[in-house]
Amino acid sequence: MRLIIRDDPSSASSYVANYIVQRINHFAPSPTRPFVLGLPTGSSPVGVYRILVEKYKAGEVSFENVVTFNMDEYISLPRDHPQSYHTFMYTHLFSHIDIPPQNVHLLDGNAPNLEAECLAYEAKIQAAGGIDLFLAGIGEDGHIAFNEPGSSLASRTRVKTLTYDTILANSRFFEGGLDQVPKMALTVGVQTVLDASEVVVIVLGARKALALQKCIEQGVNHMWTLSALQLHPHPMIVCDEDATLELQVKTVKYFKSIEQIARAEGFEQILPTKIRTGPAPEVRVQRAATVVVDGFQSPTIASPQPTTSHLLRASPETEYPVRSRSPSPDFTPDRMGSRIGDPEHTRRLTPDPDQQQQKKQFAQPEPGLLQRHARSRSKTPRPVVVTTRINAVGA
Ligand SMILES: N[C@@H]1[C@@H](O)[C@H](O)[C@@H](COP(=O)(O)O)O[C@@H]1O
Repeated sequence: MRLIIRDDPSSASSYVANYIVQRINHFAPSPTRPFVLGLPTGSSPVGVYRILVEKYKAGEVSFENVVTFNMDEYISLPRDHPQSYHTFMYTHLFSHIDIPPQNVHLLDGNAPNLEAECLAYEAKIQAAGGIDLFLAGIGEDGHIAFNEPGSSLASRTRVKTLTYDTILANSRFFEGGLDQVPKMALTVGVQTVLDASEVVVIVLGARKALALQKCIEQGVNHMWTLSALQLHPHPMIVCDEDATLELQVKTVKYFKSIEQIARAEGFEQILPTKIRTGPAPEVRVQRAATVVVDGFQSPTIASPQPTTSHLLRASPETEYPVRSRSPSPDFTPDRMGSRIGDPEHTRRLTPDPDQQQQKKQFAQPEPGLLQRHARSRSKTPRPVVVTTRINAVGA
């Protein structure tokens, strides 16, 4: 995890906007290979969007080959309501840049079948090749998108009931107060966010400090869904000083120092290799060769053999060395019995070698027994058992 700490909201926003521009430009998107960007709403990303618009206008970046997926949307709020996330995104970003309308994806909180809407959204993300960079904000209770405390960390796009805390926090945007805030929303899941190649979270202000502390200094916990970022290979949180208020001094110093060292070493803004943000490398699945031993086909990754059930079905007699029958004294590998004081044990465990020799001379193997053992061995190869039985014959 990278934690980038900046003095104030505007320098944190500037860092994130520059980062996104660099990612898009480095990716060099084309119509057939667009850059797929996940986007949030809320007050936190407003500064980032403002700078992205400025950079677009200055010719530093184009969104022509960028495809976007927004994180969430209220249910039942008219699409053109001033507080719908549709309105928010067009007001702050989409109306000011060159993104083609068909490249913009937002959940429809008024869809006739909300569940189908969510499933279709996941399918669209898949069809776009997955999200290259998911930008996110967080709620005061540590939610990412609308994944409220207690959300499954394996969740995907779905309907979510909002907590009282979130309704209260978001009521500042609704003139009528609490009653006007929708109580339910559609949201991408925690796993949908984790599936992105890269996740960048902007965290601003003291009211997010506890959530940041839970995410950075404590374990992965579904009550602070942002903490699931610890499971992502490339997460980066960009915050202002106020958001660090609940962090330990040593945590802040640690993250600041590694950023300083990285800068001194010349890789402050190291751009990712193609493996990180380029098209996924072709993964060749090499099938393990099928090995057939004595009629038993070994499992392969492509066609796993139900080994467990095979063993469960098998009778212990045929599948396992039978431990309940102790080996005869003849198989004691060394003369351990001589170390046991009890003469009874000594006699049983370590027969007199001379007696052994005599037995060997007189004992005749039963005709055909060795051949029968060889046959049974070909069905169930259990070298230990087989060896044991053959030796028993010779004893
Ligand atoms: N669903 C959104 C979240 O995606 C966003 O992160 C959060 C933070 O909003 P703000 O940045 O205004 O604190 O608001 C809402 O709850």
